[in-house]
Amino acid sequence: MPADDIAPEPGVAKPDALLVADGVRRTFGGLTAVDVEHLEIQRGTITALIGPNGAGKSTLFNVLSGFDRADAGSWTFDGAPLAGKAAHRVARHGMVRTFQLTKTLGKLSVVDNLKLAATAQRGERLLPSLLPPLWRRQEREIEARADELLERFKLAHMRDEFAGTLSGGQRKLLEMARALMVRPTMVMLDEPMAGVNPALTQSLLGHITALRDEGMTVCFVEHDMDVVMGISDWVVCLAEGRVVAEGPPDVVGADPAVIDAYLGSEHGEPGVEDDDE
Ligand SMILES: Nc1ncnc2c1ncn2[C@@H]1O[C@H](COP(=O)(O)OP(=O)(O)OP(=O)(O)O)[C@@H](O)[C@H]1O
Repeated sequence: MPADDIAPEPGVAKPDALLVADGVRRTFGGLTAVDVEHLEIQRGTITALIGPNGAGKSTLFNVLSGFDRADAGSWTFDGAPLAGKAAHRVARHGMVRTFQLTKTLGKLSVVDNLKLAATAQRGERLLPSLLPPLWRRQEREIEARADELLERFKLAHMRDEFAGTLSGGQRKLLEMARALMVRPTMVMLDEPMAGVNPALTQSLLGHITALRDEGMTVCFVEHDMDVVMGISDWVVCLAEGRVVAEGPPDVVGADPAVIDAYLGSEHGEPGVEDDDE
């Protein structure tokens, strides 16, 4: 269903919502980081989550993907209630988020990063020791999937290098590939373009739209408004933890509530990045 047929209103219902969240709240001491009354993510679309610094975007991602706990709220993914479930169980349901590559992962080879992502996201620990033959078959499958993704993201030549030696853009590709190891229904990308040069930005954008075109649902946090406007089917704007606007990119870009949110924050207008970003 085209985005034009859905009313651009905070909390609006979607015709085929993959993720439905209700009353999701996360506080840190006296600070309410997230307070989302109702949010639906339409299946098979690219949805951007925008908002000024500190609006609660990462916290909402963390909570929904099981990396942080909510103080209140419920949400379903493909009909399954996921509130309170750990990240690997959320991943098993098909919802996976990316993380920036840590120092530790930088000391593993590129291919081992992918293999580790497959097992970590599945939450497997016991199986290998109990069932070696089954495990070996699984490991072959995991390796085949890793090599397939390395080809897709043009990282095959870096397969056995330390991940720490990758360029900024290649790291972003590896982060995306890690999320795809478990063939998710929805990927949540946290600032997929941060620190990437313009040439690789185009290639990353191509990869993201390709995922959507293959039927995957993509949700991403992004500060660069050109990127948001360029590839999103739908944009959700958070401010002080709440959804203040949602709709097609051109509608949200012109929404006074969105402009207010950015002007009201100490960090200026949409797309104007802080020095530290
Ligand atoms: N672990 C934490 N402990 C205390 N406060 C936190 C914690 N995580 C986030 N916050 C606070 O919650 C609010 C929302 O933060 P969050 O990182 O989710 O915002 P954001 O929209 O992702 O911001 P940015 O665009 O700068 O990444 C901020 O005020 C932040 O300081």
